Amino acid sequence: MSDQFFHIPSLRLESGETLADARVAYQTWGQLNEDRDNVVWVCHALTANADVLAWWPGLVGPGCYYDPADWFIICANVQGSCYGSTSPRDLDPATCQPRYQHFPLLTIRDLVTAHDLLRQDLELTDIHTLIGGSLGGQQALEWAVQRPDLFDHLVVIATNARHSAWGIAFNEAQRLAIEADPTYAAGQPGGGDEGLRAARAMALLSYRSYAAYAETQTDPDDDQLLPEHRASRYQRYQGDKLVARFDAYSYVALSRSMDSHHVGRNRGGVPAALRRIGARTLVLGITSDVLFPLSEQRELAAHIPGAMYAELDSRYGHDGFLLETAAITHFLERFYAPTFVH
Ligand SMILES: CC(=O)SCCNC(=O)CCNC(=O)[C@H](O)C(C)(C)COP(=O)(O)OP(=O)(O)OC[C@H]1O[C@@H](n2cnc3c(N)ncnc32)[C@H](O)[C@@H]1OP(=O)(O)O
Ligand SMILES: N[C@@H](CCO)C(=O)O
Repeated sequence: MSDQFFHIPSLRLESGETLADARVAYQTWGQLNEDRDNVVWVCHALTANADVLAWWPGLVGPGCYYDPADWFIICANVQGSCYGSTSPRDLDPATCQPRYQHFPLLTIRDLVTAHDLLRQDLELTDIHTLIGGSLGGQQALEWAVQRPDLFDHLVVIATNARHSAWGIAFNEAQRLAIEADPTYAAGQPGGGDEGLRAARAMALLSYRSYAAYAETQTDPDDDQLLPEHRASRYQRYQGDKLVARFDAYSYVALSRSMDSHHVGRNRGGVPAALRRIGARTLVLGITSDVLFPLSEQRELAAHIPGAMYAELDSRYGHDGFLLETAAITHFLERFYAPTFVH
């Protein structure tokens, strides 16, 4: 499946700036039914793209819970990403130069604004389910707060109502690594790769857990002094793997978007904002998630009217939302069951 594109001549940002010639890359699967009420809108996380069948196998796709045979599934790439939507590599129409490290701050609200304009263009007025994890969950929550009547169901996994000091600090440490790369600071095409490599290695520490590292990356127990450790190789490999497919300028832009996330801003605080949500909601937390801990999931469930709360017991840490598709399916079956009382 290849991307389709929606163009926005001028995207007004929360900061008051505008982003000219904005572009949203998106993909769809399945058919709209006669009542146009079988829409599942998936919001992706930090480094994914519009191809949800590729990055959420086991949950979305033929034979999965969200099967295109039954649902009209849509996933759109966020502004700032390097996977087709407006990115820091695009030419700024005002200067005819790429913006690179000078890409404007796009808040989670701005990412949602762009996707809501796409939704309006596609004339989707009733979304059966809005679902996302991590940064995707942040967008989903923000959208559900903005448009209380649009979504019948909301599923948010391993996310929060406002990005935490802890999460912002992780992101800042990663940005420091990228900004220290002279090719990033110089605004070179493809700049920041060395910094991005280190940033991904840092981020992995927040996506996994002590137990997961102990289980998969402990060196063999022998008497030799090792010149290199298995866990070190893993960190380097993961850094290289991201550099091969992602862009440091986009990484910085999106981590700043994540830091901006606060559903309560100018809305009387987080509890008041969450109380606006009209969708029937499932909040799923992951027991080993150190980046978006269970306390944040409980806060969501406490304030979203009638929310169902469940904990997914996983050893994968935060990335469990991408990997634990069988358990997520189990909770979705309970959530959608007619016996669930709102
Ligand atoms: C164009 C695109 O691809 S975009 C879409 C893809 N990405 C996304 O959507 C983003 C979301 N996805 C992700 O973040 C990740 O893919 C996840 C979390 C789902 C899974 O992460 P993974 O890296 O596959 O899992 P894990 O941590 O178990 O690492 C496995 C990899 O590390 C390698 N590895 C494991 N231990 C070591 C080690 N000690 N030394 C070197 N390599 C190691 C494995 O061989 C494997 O390599 P492979 O990915 O080339 O097969
Ligand atoms: N593994 C995820 C982490 C952020 O949720 C990603 O790379 O998008």
